[in-house]
Amino acid sequence: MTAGAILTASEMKGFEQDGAPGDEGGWSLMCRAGQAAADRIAIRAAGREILILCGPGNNGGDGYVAAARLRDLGLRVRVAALIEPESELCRRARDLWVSEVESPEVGARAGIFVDAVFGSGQDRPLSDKIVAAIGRLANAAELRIALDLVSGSGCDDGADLGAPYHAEETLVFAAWKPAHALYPAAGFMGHLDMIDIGLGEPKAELRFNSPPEAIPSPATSHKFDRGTVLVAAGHMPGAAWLAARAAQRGGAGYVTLAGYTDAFPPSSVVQMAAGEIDADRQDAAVIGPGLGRGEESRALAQRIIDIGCPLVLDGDILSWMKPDDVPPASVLTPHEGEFRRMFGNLPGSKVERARTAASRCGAVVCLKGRDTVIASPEGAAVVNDHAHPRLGTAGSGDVLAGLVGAELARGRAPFEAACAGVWRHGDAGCRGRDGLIAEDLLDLIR
Ligand SMILES: NC(=O)C1=CN([C@@H]2O[C@H](COP(=O)(O)OP(=O)(O)OC[C@H]3O[C@@H](n4cnc5c(N)ncnc54)[C@H](O)[C@@H]3O)[C@@H](O)[C@H]2O)[C@@H](O)CC1
Ligand SMILES: Nc1ncnc2c1ncn2[C@@H]1O[C@H](COP(=O)(O)OP(=O)(O)O)[C@@H](O)[C@H]1O
Repeated sequence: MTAGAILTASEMKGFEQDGAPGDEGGWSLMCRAGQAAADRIAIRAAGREILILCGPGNNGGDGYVAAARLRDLGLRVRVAALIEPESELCRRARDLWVSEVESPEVGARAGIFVDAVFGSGQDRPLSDKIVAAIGRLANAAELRIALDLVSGSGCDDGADLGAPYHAEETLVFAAWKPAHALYPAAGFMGHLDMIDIGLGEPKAELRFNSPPEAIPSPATSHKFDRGTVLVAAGHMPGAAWLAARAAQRGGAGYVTLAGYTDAFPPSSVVQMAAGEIDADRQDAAVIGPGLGRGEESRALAQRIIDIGCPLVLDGDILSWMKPDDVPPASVLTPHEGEFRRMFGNLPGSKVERARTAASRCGAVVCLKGRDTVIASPEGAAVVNDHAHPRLGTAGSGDVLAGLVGAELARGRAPFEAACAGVWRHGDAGCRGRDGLIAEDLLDLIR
């Protein structure tokens, strides 16, 4: 679980300049970063030789500083350079090392491989020659540690720029970068370890999702105070049923399934025909899971939209609703396919695409996946990494829709409701076991 602000490469540069003005272009920051990294690497060395592969920029500079420190600590360390230093700081750090710098093509393997080739400055795919050189040394080591980012990761969009290996650990300097959160790159990094280099807490419009604060229940509260959720029931009853149950487990005091309810057993979920809906009593509604796309389904959806309460829009409704028609207090929960159908092939990273979509429809967009991104129309965005691949199972998204519905009904604003629902859904998945099915999630929600 990670927490805190996520900075793009250019935001990171501004953060460094603001946090350490007049610092000889960042030299003392580089010394702190390289030395702190060396101290972490030393703990893991266990007598093994360390090979640090350096690049031409400041990431390479961190590598030379770390190498000098490790040598001073008495560890066995070698340095290889993939490209000669190009940045001023990297040259200065190279001078600190003074000893031999090997060629990566001929350098022998070592037990620990440290990747100081490219960090947040990577802006283009790695050449085949670079991939081969990094891959040969990295994949021959017992332990792979990356400084800031695994080389071959698109810093701002998490793209795969040819990453030649997967690290066991990545030592991250001062702030998370989008590549630590967005896949595929986030999958290359191994365990993420933040290194504080004295810049303080960064501010950013993009953050990792965090556990929601509990909503208090006053001692005298009754079922209607605890939030009422209406779930549209179409012709695929299982999906609407899961959403309704998840809304109950999410804490809503009164949940109604309305529409085609013939298939449901008698239970604590109230069931009624579309014509019986009590419009005054609904704090939030979920429209989409198992709804269908026919005329009757659309009429049911419209009837619920006309109530005017906050909405979760999921599944089928996303295949016909136009972005301009989305009611403002809504949370949309598309997977990638539904997202593309509604918003087309938008350019940019997953965060940028979710932000563009949120701004276009004027509502919160929760673009699902291993790295679910929640974006508000105002530009705030959160990436959720508190999840597990076992959540990729039929009906899991219906459970999420019901949970977000409960959060809306209990009074959270749409962006906060989406963040809380995604967190609780991911948390349930993390506590599940292999073979988990969507029904299991209901008992794991807390
Ligand atoms: N004050 C500072 O200077 C600090 C810098 N830090 C380090 O500095 C890094 C960022 O440094 P830079 O902005 O110099 O960027 P990098 O060192 O990540 O890389 C930039 C260099 O690599 C080249 N390059 C990028 N992609 C390439 C590719 N595919 N093939 C060949 N060459 C490529 C660029 O032309 C440039 O010379 C951070 O990731 C972090 O490791 C940290 O030490 C924190 C403090
Ligand atoms: N690999 C994964 N890791 C974590 N969460 C995942 C993964 N794959 C899917 N999920 C989550 O599972 C849910 C699946 O939703 P969706 O595709 O709408 O399923 P369904 O329509 O079957 O209910 C989403 O919340 C998504 O973020």
